[in-house]
Amino acid sequence: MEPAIQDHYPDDAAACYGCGRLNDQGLQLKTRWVSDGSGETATETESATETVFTPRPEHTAMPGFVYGGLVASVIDCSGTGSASLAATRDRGIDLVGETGSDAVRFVTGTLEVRYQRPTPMGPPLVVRGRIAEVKGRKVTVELTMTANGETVATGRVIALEAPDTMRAAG
Ligand SMILES: CCCCCCCCCCCCCCCC(=O)SCCNC(=O)CCNC(=O)[C@H](O)C(C)(C)COP(=O)(O)OP(=O)(O)OC[C@H]1O[C@@H](n2cnc3c(N)ncnc32)[C@H](O)[C@@H]1OP(=O)(O)O
Repeated sequence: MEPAIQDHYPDDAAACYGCGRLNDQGLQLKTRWVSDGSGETATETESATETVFTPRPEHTAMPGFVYGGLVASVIDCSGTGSASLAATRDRGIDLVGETGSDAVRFVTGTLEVRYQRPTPMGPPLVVRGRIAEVKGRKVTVELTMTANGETVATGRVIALEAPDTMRAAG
């Protein structure tokens, strides 16, 4: 399995509620490449990222359905994680081992979410990310969330490389 980018964020950039590995109360989302573009079928030749999260009872909107803010959070950090994967790869940085501090860290500039149908509580939510554009310090990611194989939400994240000013605020 490919390494999760969040396991390679520097310690001082790993406290995020959504994806920080050092946030015990957070979601601890993990995002990784699921195809390196070297496959032979149509789906294998396009690099994609994947983030999987199973909501807990406290993430309920109404009985049986997931809270939309949680859906947005999962798409958000799937987007920044995907941007980080793309920039890290583009700069020729190999993620070595299970953990490290070699990832380029991104924050959310813009988050768009379209809720396509109610998200059922129970099954894992699977988010696939596609890198739409890399432009300097800005990466645009398009994302699709499925549950039980059905699309429940789509989104777009414009991620910007984390400014050093956020380090001071942390
Ligand atoms: C190893 C290092 C550690 C460092 C240590 C840091 C700690 C890192 C903790 C991380 C934690 C993460 C957490 C995860 C996800 C959150 O939750 S992040 C929290 C929510 N997001 C924020 O608070 C971000 C607040 N906004 C900002 O800080 C700044 O506006 C930004 C986003 C960094 C951009 O500022 P900037 O770098 O000065 O951007 P700027 O040079 O003006 O523009 C560059 C390009 O981006 C575009 N752009 C600028 N802002 C936006 C925007 N909001 N939307 C879309 N496009 C934009 C511009 O149009 C421009 O595009 P082009 O003309 O090149 O095509």
